[in-house]
Amino acid sequence: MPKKRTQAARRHVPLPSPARTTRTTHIDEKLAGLFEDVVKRNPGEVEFHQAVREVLESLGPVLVKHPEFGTQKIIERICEPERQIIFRVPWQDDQGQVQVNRGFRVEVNSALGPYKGGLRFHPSVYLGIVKFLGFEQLFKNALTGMPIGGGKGGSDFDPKGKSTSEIMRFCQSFMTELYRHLGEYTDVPAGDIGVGTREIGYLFGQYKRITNRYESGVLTGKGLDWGGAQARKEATGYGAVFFLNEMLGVRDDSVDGKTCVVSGSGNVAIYAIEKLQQLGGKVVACSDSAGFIHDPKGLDLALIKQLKEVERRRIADYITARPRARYVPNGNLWDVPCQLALPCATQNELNGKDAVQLVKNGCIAIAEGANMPTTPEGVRVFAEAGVAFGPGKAANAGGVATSALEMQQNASRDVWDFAFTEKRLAVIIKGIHQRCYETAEEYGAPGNYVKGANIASFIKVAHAMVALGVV
Ligand SMILES: NC(=O)C1=CN([C@@H]2O[C@H](COP(=O)(O)OP(=O)(O)OC[C@H]3O[C@@H](n4cnc5c(N)ncnc54)[C@H](O)[C@@H]3O)[C@@H](O)[C@H]2O)C=CC1
Ligand SMILES: O=C(O)CCC(=O)C(=O)O
Repeated sequence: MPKKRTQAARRHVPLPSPARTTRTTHIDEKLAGLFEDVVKRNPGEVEFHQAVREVLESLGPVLVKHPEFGTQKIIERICEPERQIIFRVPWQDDQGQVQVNRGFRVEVNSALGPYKGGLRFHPSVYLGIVKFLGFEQLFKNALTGMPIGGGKGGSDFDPKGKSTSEIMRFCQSFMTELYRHLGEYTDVPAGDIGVGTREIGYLFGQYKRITNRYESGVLTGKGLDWGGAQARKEATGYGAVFFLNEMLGVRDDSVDGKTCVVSGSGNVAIYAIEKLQQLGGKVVACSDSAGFIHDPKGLDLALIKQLKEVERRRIADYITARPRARYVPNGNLWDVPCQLALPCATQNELNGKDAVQLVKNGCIAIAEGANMPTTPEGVRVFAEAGVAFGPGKAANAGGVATSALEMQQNASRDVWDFAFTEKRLAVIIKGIHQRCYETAEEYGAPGNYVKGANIASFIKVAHAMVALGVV
């Protein structure tokens, strides 16, 4: 008897079309049922549902070609993380008050290598966010071609307004529990929102202290003086722009001379802006969670770096030094006209309405520096308008790929220079673009990088899982 569908499953998974064969109809129904089970088993985790649905929607033709993935229950296994760790993080604030946060690490899949993925410190963090990020990470990591599995972690701790000593005490407490699950061959975290080199330093220091091991490869995103890799800080933003330029290259176009808008003003955004400027783009707007700045003559990146990386201030302060610019509190950045747009802040920050506005304003390409920043409606609008669209799991894979290069240097006790590492990054991104592009063609969706990325990465993980047996 067919199972009763939940509302979410009925709303999101397309019903089989009458033109399809009996076999493909059967597969569509199977995928809809699998999605329904994910929703039931993970109630309320809407970001996780969204990420799963997007991948499942691409997989029909893969199951037709590879029935063994069905019999081996690859999708069911991938949708159930190998391990989900939730723990208490108690710490003392500067007033001596005891505070309690919640820590997470979701180890999604280790078929391709040790779990690999960042830690996010943000008050919005809960299990559903960590699971969506870990799920995306698995496929992203597979696309890089490097031997890394997928995982993600974090805490609902809010670093905003905390002193450096409070940040240190929090990181030490977080690692005091997490360390037992980590190791260079087991699970290797890195940074994400709210976690940069400073936090990785405190986490690494505590890991070293507890284990009495200088195990450089247990964390990436380290400082250059203590095992970090050149170009890791720049890699996610630079990589997103390399991917964008590859997509434009297919259309005999490039970044040069284009007006660009980048959301966020954190690690990914800053280095996306830097590479866009190096390639001749004019970046006129960026943002933080409080509002956006618009500087039609082009953003002053040195000023943004000083405000954000050194002084840790709000983007609003930009206009004090640059009165020619305007600051719009709580404004919609995507209303600013541009040809290239890079969402580099957070999930679901660009919706269907924003996408319509961007298309109307002449936007021709999007590269997602953030993870899942565009809603499904937004993705659909861009696809229908023929906008080149680079999904996060492909376009922002440069960060984790360079983390794998950092692990490689740590393992061989080697240190590479910036130019060499950046060249490696550019080659890796070119490969990812080609893999997505060719896979989309092969599976009948030319130019659709969403399908190309989902299918190519899923097949890689699935082959490894079949080879490793039912584990
Ligand atoms: N750091 C990395 O290497 C990688 C990061 N990512 C993704 O890139 C995005 C940005 O991460 P990072 O730059 O590392 O973090 P970050 O902490 O350095 O910067 C985050 C930026 O996003 C803004 N932001 C956060 N929440 C917001 C909200 N609700 N509305 C508007 N703006 C908001 C912040 O103000 C800040 O400018 C995230 O989606 C992350 O998962 C993806 C791949 C690698
Ligand atoms: O560098 C890493 O290990 C992970 C980076 C990350 O969290 C991401 O790609 O979203």
